[in-house]
Amino acid sequence: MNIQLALDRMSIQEAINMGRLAEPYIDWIEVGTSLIKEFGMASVEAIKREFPHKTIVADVKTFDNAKYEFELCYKAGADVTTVMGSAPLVTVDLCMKTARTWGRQVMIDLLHTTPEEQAALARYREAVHCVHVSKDQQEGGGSRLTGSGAYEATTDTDESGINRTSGIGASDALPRGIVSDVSSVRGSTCESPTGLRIAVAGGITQESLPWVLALEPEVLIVGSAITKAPDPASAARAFQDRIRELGRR
Ligand SMILES: O=C([C@H](O)CO)[C@H](O)[C@H](O)COP(=O)(O)O
Repeated sequence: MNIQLALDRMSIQEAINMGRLAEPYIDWIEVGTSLIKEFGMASVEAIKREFPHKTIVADVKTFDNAKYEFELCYKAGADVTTVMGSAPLVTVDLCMKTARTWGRQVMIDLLHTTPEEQAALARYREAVHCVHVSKDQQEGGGSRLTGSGAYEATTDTDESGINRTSGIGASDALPRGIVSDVSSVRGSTCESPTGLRIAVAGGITQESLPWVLALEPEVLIVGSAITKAPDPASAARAFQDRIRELGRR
């Protein structure tokens, strides 16, 4: 399992410094959407230059203009680039095609997708499928991680009456929403995964690790729990230690 450090809402230099602190304990480094929006491809180039041996994820969250945006990221040195799963399938197709041409990878962000959309996306077997609770949902009283390590339930219903769980809801032991999303993404139950590559993101903390890891993600994406910690290096090391303790690394 890979730990992906998400770098958001900081300068490029701060991102490099943060990457240095966490470097021994993490595997993938995400150039966050906020960095790409604020500094453009210079942020991806700088992170790749500083961390040539890490897998660099450009979280560009493409929704249209797939070939152009993916090529920008790959040219800048990204190993993995993200597309929104709610984008038209023609866009996701073009992302996959561009990734194959460049010998790179795609991560599909399943934020605000329906189970039907997730099932349709399961055809993209080489991609990493990312179950994601957004920053706004974490902060805005939608689905969010509670102190007890359970996600509080809310299901957004859009104007057409479609339920969009965004991956997270409440349950007694494991969060039902994330389990059902991972299940529908895999086209099966969590107990019999069909081999899709899964990533999990959004407000993950030490407290939520046991049940998040039970979902057997290939990539565990952690941002604020490391970058906002008083001692980011210790926080990153604690994630690595706990994952080892739980036998996932
Ligand atoms: O994708 C992300 C988010 O949309 C950016 O604002 C983050 O990488 C993801 O949420 C992980 O960061 P934390 O939620 O801070 O752990």
